[in-house]
Amino acid sequence: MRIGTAKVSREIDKVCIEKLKIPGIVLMENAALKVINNIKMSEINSFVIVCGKGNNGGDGFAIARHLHIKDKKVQVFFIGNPEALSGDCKTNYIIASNLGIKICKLNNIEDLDYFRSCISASEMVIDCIFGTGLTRKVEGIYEQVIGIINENSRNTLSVDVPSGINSDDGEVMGICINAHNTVSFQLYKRGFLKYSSNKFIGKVVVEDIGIPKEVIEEICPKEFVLHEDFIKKAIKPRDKHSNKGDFGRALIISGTEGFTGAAYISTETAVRSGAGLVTVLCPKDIQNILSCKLTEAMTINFTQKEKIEEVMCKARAIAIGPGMGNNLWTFSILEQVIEKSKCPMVLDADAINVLQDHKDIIKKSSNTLVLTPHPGEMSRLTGLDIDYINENRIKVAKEFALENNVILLLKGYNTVITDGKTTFINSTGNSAMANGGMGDCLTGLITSFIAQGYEPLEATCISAYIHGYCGEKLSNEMFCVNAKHVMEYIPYAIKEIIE
Ligand SMILES: NC(=O)C1=CN([C@@H]2O[C@H](COP(=O)(O)OP(=O)(O)OC[C@H]3O[C@@H](n4cnc5c(N)ncnc54)[C@H](O)[C@@H]3O)[C@@H](O)[C@H]2O)[C@@H](O)CC1
Ligand SMILES: [K+]
Repeated sequence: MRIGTAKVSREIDKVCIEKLKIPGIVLMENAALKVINNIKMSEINSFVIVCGKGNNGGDGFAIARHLHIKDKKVQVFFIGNPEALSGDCKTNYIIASNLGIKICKLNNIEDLDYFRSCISASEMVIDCIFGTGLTRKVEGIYEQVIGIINENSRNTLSVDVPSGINSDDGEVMGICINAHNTVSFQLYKRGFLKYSSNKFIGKVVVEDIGIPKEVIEEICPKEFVLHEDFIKKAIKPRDKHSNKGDFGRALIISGTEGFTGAAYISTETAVRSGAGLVTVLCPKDIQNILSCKLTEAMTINFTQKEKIEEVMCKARAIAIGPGMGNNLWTFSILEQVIEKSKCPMVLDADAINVLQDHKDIIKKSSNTLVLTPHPGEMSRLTGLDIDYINENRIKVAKEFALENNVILLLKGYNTVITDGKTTFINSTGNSAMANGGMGDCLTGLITSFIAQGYEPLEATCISAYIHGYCGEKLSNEMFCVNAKHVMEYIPYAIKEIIE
């Protein structure tokens, strides 16, 4: 799903209408029909539709017409003066009136009692008050109408945007509709990504309204919400004639005394997610512990210089950082590995922390590097305030990726994955997963998918999605989900997703 702002929506409409000469009313009709497709007609028979004076209201009058044609009970309420209507909204208002659909005006307090009783008696309220054209705080009659809908509606469907939410930044402009479902057009509105929007948008469906692909490509920034369909298409089925060599070798450089868990989790995750051969490189004093814990993966230690060279040379992906310590030793290992290896690398945890004053080594590197900071690590890495990062996640991630020529995965609510040019937002995962080891697990996953031959950006997206998917699924049955549970579930989850 493409992500977009109100400005982008307006530009798309403008190009379609003015350049391609697709009449606006055609797009409005498509939009209305897509809303109709999203209503369970066999279950719902009585509707209240609340229309504003812009094109969002126009969608509402067209929806009313289609419901009327389907013999549904439809009561439309209109906020504003019909004389002042213009354009496509006016056309659909006139058609609905000519069809004899009841349209009541909502202009003052006296109108509200009847409105309230209709809402209570209806099975669904369709909210077409404001869409992407909301420009100021919701006040007066609008505020009262939205309050009444929220208090009395059993089932509210918002058209394009829940009225009252700023579609660009998710800010509630005073008050907003608490939608059960939102049918949004063409673009997943950027404001929906804000954490607090979750409470208002309900289940969101994004519908195509007939905008030509060329227009989307020309106008929309390359920002997408990761969707199961994308992951399904991206993961390739395994050829029955393949062998372990086809699924690549992964090297995990991780762990110190007291942090064997990080090395174990990242390595074992790489094994369980399908890499052909996995080796962990760790300090000698923890090698035996890891050898006992790991069954399929191999272990080597930092004293085995020749072996290290050989494994590095054969690796198709290397992970570095989990549980290594934020110190000069880690930095010197990172520097050597970046210099000597040619394959893509995943830098996590302490491999990110040690970069604080040495970003030049990533900038200079000819390897594809994937960095996976959480907001705290991102703050240390960039020197930016953590609140600023949280408020500007996409912007900060894109700028960093572009400037340093890396793929960046910024953890947190709605994980951002970007190479600076194309950006993906992952919406899977939840707070049941907020505990130690989860990051190590993600690192193992990304490394494994790169080793299996996926492009690093694609591998990072697939991994983030699967990681969150496992957490979400497991949290249906578990109060909290640990990395061990995710690790165990991964091979089953991948199968579930692709089938
Ligand atoms: N051709 C198009 O442009 C299409 C537009 N579509 C619909 O049109 C919507 C955008 O339409 P518009 O740009 O007309 O905008 P809206 O329908 O969102 O509403 C804008 C109107 O509300 C007023 N307004 C804004 N904030 C207000 C506030 N706080 N209190 C009171 N009045 C306020 C504005 O002055 C304007 O008259 C989309 O969200 C979508 O639903 C769809 O029909 C598809 C095609
Ligand atoms: K709306």
